[in-house]
Amino acid sequence: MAKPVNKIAHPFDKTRLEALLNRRFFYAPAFEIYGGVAGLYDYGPPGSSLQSNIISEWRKHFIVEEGMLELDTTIMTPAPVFETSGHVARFADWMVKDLKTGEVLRADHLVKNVLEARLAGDKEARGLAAQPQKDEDKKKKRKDKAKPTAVQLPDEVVAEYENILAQLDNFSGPELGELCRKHKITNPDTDNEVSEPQQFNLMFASSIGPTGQHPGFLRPETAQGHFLNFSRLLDFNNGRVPFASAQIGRSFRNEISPRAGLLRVREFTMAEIEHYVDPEDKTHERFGEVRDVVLDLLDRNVQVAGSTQVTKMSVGEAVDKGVIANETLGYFLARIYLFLTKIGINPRRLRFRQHMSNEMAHYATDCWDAEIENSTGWTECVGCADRAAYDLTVHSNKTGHPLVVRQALKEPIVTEKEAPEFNKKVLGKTFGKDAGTIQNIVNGMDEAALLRLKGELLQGTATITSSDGREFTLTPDLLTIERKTFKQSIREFTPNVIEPSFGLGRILYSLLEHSFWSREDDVERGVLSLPAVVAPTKVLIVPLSAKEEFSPLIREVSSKLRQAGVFSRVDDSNTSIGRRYARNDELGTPYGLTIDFASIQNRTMTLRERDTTDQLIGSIDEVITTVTELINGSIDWAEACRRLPEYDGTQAV
Ligand SMILES: Nc1ncnc2c1ncn2[C@@H]1O[C@H](COP(=O)(O)OP(=O)(O)OP(=O)(O)O)[C@@H](O)[C@H]1O
Repeated sequence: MAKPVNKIAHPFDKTRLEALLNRRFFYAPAFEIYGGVAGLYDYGPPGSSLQSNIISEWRKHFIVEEGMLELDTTIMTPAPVFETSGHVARFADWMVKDLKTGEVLRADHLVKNVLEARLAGDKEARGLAAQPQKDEDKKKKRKDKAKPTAVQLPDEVVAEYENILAQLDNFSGPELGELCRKHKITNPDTDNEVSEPQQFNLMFASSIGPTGQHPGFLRPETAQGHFLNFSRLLDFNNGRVPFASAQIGRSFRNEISPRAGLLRVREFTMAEIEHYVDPEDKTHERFGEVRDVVLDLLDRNVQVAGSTQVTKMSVGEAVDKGVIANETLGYFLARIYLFLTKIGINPRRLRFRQHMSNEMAHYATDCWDAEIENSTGWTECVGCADRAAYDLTVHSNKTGHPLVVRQALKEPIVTEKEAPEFNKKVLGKTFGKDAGTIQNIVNGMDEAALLRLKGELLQGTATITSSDGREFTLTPDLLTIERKTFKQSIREFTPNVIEPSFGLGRILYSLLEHSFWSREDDVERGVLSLPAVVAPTKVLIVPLSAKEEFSPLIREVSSKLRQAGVFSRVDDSNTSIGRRYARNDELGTPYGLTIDFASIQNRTMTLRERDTTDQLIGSIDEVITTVTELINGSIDWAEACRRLPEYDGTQAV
């Protein structure tokens, strides 16, 4: 049997994790030898494989499982698209400047850091601080962090700070400025006062073509590429909703002060889904499958009351009680939870936080963020919003291209209403180019206004006024209004969009934190307990040495693993087997196969499990079958232990 895994042998140590990620080249600052640029990172071999494996699982979990329509749209986008979508006017954060040094800080982050540091200082003064900081951590001063000083605050100030922090995302720029003044918040690096908050647009501007006359932007999200292709997608889906489009690609945001590693960068990979539904029917046909999934929910009322206490609730109950606006949104929150926990995110460090009213885009009807806890606190990693009909409506209005669904009605709808009939010839002769304006005014009238106009015309003349204040006098030879019967057999509507939007870097980094630990007997060596499904390498083949006589067997085992679709690597470096395994524990490789002299004679090998370091022994083919099933997830380690005897170090390998 597997030994119990003691993953909390040592408390989480961020410095050690960062050293490991750097040493093993998971990722590193881009352009490092030129001094680097804040917020830009390159992924090395294990980081790239980990990201590809997360993407591949995402594709299976969402695109394949739900039959979504995949897209790959351009990054460079002409300016009018983002003018229409509202990004040019509103895709901005509030920044403040240090009044003496000119250093720029994001206003909400400044308030958060300073108030959190004061609360930490208060805890320390009251003797409630969780862990005294290690000296080496203290030395490594993070620029973006205000340092706590042990000063006790009055109880009402603690309550006020907690209340501000619970609803920080709800404050406007001027309100953040007011908070800085009221609470004497200064730049923690210099203690200088800061300016009033100003808006800073996060899009990278560019221009398309040699003349510089066609401004463009690098997209800050992939979503607009979906919306602009809506009518083609609808056509591809035979004109029916609901359906979803999905896209994985790069996005760019000129973040004000990116200082949190992969959590806030200027170029990152997003995976976005746009799910199109009938606004009158937001049920989801597979909702029953996720009804019982229990989530930690932090709804908006709790936050506005100044608390961060989550409630455990099944998605079914949350939708029934109206906590989550509709079934489709609830369905996606549950699917997001299942995806994140499948790839190794700790469910106890995952919560769903509802946006407060000011935080939510004005057009959205409900919005929840999947937040993952890591060493910097709770971090939004997936946003999931019901964006109503906003995007399709604005693009359609701007371009005149209908972005609507036309649905044949089972029963035609018969209505009677007043209908204007124009004598266009006479109208044109009388009013020239204003004839069109007149028709638009009359066609835009509601039933009551038409009835009034009809009454006036019956009296001989009627006067209408255009939006710019001009008056037009109409007579019955120009226009008649009659009651008519209409039969409508097609319903036309703009679908609503539910959008789950994933930032892969934030998920990847949080996963690395959740997976990292050190063994009790070897604190220097870390282990990344990544699930096999995302681990960069699945199996490490470890021959006793690099001697030629092991080569045929290594080739055979590698080839059989390849045929089984299992990605393996050989480590025949000139160091002890123990060291080689320790190195691969740092890379998160879940299984190891040892090949020894006895393997050549007896055709057996051992199978080592990373977390327990337990080893089993079996014939080469048995071990390959077992490890393949372990990687596929069709058996677990306990089942492998039932199948194969434990290797106690004495059997011939
Ligand atoms: N600068 C960034 N670096 C890394 N990932 C990001 C960044 N900005 C956004 N993301 C990711 O994209 C997802 C969707 O983007 P969204 O626009 O909802 O984020 P946001 O609300 O602007 O994030 P934040 O408030 O943290 O800036 C986020 O949940 C996050 O995972």
